[in-house]
Amino acid sequence: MSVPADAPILTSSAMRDAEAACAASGTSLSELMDRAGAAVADIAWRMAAGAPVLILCGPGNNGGDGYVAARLLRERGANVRVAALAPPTTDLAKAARAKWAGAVEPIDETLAPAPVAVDALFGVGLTRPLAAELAGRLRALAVRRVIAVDVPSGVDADGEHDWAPPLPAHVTVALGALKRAHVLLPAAQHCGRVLLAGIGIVCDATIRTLPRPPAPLPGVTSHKFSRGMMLVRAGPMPGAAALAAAAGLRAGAGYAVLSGADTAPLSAIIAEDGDHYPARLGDKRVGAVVIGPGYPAGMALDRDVASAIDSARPLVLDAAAIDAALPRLRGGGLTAILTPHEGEFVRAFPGAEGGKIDRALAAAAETGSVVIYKGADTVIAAPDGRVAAAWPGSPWLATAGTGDVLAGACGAMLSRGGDPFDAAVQAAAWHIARAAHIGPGLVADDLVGE
Ligand SMILES: NC(=O)C1=CN([C@@H]2O[C@H](COP(=O)(O)OP(=O)(O)OC[C@H]3O[C@@H](n4cnc5c(N)ncnc54)[C@H](O)[C@@H]3O)[C@@H](O)[C@H]2O)[C@@H](O)CC1
Ligand SMILES: [K+]
Repeated sequence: MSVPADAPILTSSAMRDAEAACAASGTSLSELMDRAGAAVADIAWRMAAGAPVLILCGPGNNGGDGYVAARLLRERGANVRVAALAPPTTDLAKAARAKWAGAVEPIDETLAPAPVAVDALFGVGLTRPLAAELAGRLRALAVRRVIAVDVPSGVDADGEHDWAPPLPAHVTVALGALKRAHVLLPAAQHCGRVLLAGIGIVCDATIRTLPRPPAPLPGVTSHKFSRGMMLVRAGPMPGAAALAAAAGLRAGAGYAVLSGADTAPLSAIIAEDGDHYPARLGDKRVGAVVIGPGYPAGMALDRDVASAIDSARPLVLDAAAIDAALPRLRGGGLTAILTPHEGEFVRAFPGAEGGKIDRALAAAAETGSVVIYKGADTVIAAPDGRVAAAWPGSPWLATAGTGDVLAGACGAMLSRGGDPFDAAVQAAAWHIARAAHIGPGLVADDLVGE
């Protein structure tokens, strides 16, 4: 499973607007359909490598893309069949159907499978789940490889409804832009490898996939403080905070202080007694304070969070520290990255509604903070509406302590100054790249190893 880096993600309605804008600026919708069909045909040609291809067409423009692909594949000499659910209903799809000179089989119990199927049944126009009979028939089709046109048919492209597709895709060809279903669970796991066919649609989307991880070389004039000084406040479980401090150094911070712990996993970390905490908060060189890892709710946490907020340093707030800071965050004026996992998010933002992207945006707007809503389909949202979707992340991160490492990486990126959203995005990208590099057997400590 994969998605292209830094790719635009649009809702179905924004996609239609982009399509209309493209048409208004001189590229006809029929030209867009030709480009979409050509992109699909190209991928099907390569995946089939000579094997027969079955194209399943629906009644709308998704089906239209399928007819175009069928025609182009046949022109290239491919062994291609078309089966349709119903006659085309849109003018574009009718025109595409009319140019397909071959037979059109019904999608019924007599339909013979093929090694490669192109799923052009429904795209962003799906308004309800597939009928049970159709879903059953598609599930029973013994195809080896499925290429989904735009989205696997049956999923809600906007990711608001959990409708499972009967034909999970090995490859999905996203048209014009990615859709939310490509990056949000449960739909994303059915999309396989997502490829973007731009087809000439210009969209300056504020919601995008994660960019490639940063590879920042320190400048030749860098010194330890210019690379970022971070302060990690330890609670009753100092191991978690120590992990965050070590992650901060590995992620590029020049200086890490671990306050409230007497030992640290790296000699380079300054571990010091908790009494120094107020003085450290007053040190203007501290570019970020990380608090929350290994620090359960209680009066001590409330006090330490309040001191961090009073210091006006940029903050990384994890776990119970998010709840402790919420009333002050809602007041506005703070620079913070919040890193809740699902349980913490629901506890802190019980009123957030919609899909995961909408909920993350609501939380960011409510707190004026950057929110990293963690999970296998991590979503990073800024109060100004920017979003980075981190699907598919790395499954090796599903282990204890990796959240502490992410908080530390956020501290490192934030401590250098600059935009907190960019810092959060860079930290997430670093975290995933590091996990992918380590792979099987990963424990959180490995992320901060050499
Ligand atoms: N966005 C773009 O720029 C482009 C989009 N194109 C294609 O157009 C697609 C969207 O086309 P449409 O808007 O025509 O929509 P779709 O082709 O996705 O489906 C619409 C049709 O399905 C019916 N329908 C919806 N839910 C159903 C259900 N559960 N069971 C049975 N029928 C159902 C509708 O009544 C309608 O007839 C995109 O996904 C893409 O494949 C391309 O042709 C070209 C460019
Ligand atoms: K489809």
